[in-house]
Amino acid sequence: MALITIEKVSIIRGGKNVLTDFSASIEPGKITAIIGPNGSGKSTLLGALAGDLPIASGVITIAGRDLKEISVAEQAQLRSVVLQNRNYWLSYTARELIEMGQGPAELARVDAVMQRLDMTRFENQSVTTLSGGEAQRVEIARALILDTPIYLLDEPLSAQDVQSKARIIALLQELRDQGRTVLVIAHIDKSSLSWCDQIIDTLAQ
Ligand SMILES: Nc1ncnc2c1ncn2[C@@H]1O[C@H](COP(=O)(O)OP(=O)(O)OP(=O)(O)O)[C@@H](O)[C@H]1O
Repeated sequence: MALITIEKVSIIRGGKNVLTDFSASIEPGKITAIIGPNGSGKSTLLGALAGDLPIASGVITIAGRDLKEISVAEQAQLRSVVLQNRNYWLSYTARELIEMGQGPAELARVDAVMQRLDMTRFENQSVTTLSGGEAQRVEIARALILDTPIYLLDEPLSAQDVQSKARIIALLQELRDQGRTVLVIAHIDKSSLSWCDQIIDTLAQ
């Protein structure tokens, strides 16, 4: 049975129909990629799945429950989200930002996740001075220290070099192998998504 269902969902942004009657099912315990060209509504859909953007019509369900009925606190227990936006303006270090607001269980995972993402070199550097790829890894680490059944990531490989891509893919596959559901947005071609189990094309309907 699908863990996440998107049923005839339409989303309007800035007065424009961004998604119209879009439907898809996301299987549990798999890595699913949502693909499509620029502007086809991938990030918008992720925002809706994360409960951050309202839908104009249709229904999104998670584990059989209408997303609209799931409280913000419950959603935080259900999913971790990596967005593309990384406009840091406060001069925290990478480690400080990753650890911010976290409890003992999450803090206990920080060292391992930072090591796996090859972040120790810049852990004490201000996030305002990080490169695009380093800052993206900070956001990925912030999500991966959380223990949730679902991970939603908006183009997590977009700023990464070949080695970092492989590291992130390995971590996402481990989450999948532990039974977590991973959803990534990509606008690369299907041939480079062999590490994903399911591909949903926003243009295919
Ligand atoms: N805040 C906003 N207000 C109005 N329109 C928006 C807003 N954000 C996005 N849009 C529009 O919604 C459409 C879908 O944008 P979205 O970012 O979801 O596409 P995408 O498929 O993720 O694109 P990309 O591959 O370029 O990241 C675009 O036409 C965009 O101009």
